[in-house]
Amino acid sequence: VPGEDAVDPYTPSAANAGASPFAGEGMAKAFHGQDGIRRIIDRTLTAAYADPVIGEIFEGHDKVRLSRTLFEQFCYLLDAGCAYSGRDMIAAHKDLGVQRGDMNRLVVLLQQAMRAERVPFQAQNRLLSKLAPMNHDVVQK
Ligand code: HEM
Repeated sequence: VPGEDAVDPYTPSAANAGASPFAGEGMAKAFHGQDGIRRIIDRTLTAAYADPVIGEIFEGHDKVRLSRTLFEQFCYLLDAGCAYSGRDMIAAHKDLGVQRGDMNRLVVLLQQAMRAERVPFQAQNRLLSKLAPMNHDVVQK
């Protein structure tokens, strides 16, 4: 993809998204469709890059690719009409040294972004519950 760095070869698969999508239109509507998801991803990533605790983990990584693939993943999981073309969560986070506290911080930034988009609280929590098991693949043991 133009503007992105090359990554090691991998097999694209919906399973790489780490969870199965919600059924029905409800979640996509609650997130205000692809435009809302785009705003939430932009706000979360901008805050993460500037964050005093987790900001440095993103330094030197491909921000163009991350905003594309993270958008695709959320759009796919929310059944808002996208396919996920990125890597699986183990491959994407291997050797980053992400700790539990880093994960908690990113969740707080995501919650702030969802609140700014006025996503209903129950829909926020449904998405967070879907992401929570990915802890095991993201946090370094
Ligand atoms: C459930 C939580 C998380 C999800 C769903 C998630 C999702 C993703 C996705 C979709 C990618 C891109 C995959 C690809 O390039 O093919 C990625 C990469 C990345 N994530 Fe996460 N992530 C999570 C937690 C975190 C946390 C807590 C951090 C650090 C605080 C983090 C830092 C990164 C970095 C730096 C990359 C880029 C890796 C590279 O360039 O090789 N992620 N993540």
